[in-house]
Amino acid sequence: MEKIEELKVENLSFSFGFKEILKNINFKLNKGEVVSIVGPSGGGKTTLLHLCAKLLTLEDGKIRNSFNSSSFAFQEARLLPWKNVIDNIALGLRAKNIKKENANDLAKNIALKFGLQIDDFEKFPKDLSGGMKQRVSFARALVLNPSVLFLDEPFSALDIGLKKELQSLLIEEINTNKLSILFITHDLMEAIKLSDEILVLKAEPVGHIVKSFKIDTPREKRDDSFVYEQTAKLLSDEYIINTFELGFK
Ligand SMILES: Nc1ncnc2c1ncn2[C@@H]1O[C@H](COP(=O)(O)OP(=O)(O)OP(=O)(O)O)[C@@H](O)[C@H]1O
Repeated sequence: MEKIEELKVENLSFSFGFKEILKNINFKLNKGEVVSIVGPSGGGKTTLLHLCAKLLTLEDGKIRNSFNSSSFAFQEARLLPWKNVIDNIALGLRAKNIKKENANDLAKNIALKFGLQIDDFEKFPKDLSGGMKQRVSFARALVLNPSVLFLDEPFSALDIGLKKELQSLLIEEINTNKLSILFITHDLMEAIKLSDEILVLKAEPVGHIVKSFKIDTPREKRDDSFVYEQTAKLLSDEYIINTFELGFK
């Protein structure tokens, strides 16, 4: 029997010292699906992602992660400045003891897929534009062929063309490899474009999920007008207005 891969969060609460950050969080991420967590700045989204990715230690509640492997991409690319493009991408492969030559071949293939040029391969991060660094960061995360990807606002500093290109590559990974994604953003349009479920995290008085929206329309059919329509619909939802404090005071 095939093992079920999923991430299940139950009754999670978390504090930094005496400051309560998250209270009673529950959700589930299934294989091949995207769950996004949206909410205003400071609501605890990054903290929740870090807990799910085991970058922080859980205090209260349960996180059951049965995905076979995971990787990450963040808002900043976080590349190693002393390594060139290919060595940065191959980092995780080398950590898994894959031979340098094989790791470099895999890294080169995925670099090309992510829109980097052969001329860029030997460059160091200081000589890359912000967009190129983010391409490297995505390539580094996906070269490992992870079952689940944790994303913390990876598109927020990108121009609209690159944003769309990277989103399409992710959609391809979801469709062909059943990649699962837990995704944090404060951009509703991005969330609508990619997600099966959007969880709205409200900061006050303590970070908690106030509402969940499911989107059944296949990702390939979510063109710009679908995304605009759905965004307009969400923006008129009282929970969204309340959570993002969009109402006039
Ligand atoms: N290491 C830490 N020690 C103490 N407090 C922290 C720490 N990291 C975050 N916080 C606090 O936890 C709260 C939630 O922060 P978090 O970064 O998770 O929010 P966020 O929703 O991701 O915000 P943003 O969208 O701005 O990144 C904030 O009040 C922040 O000041």
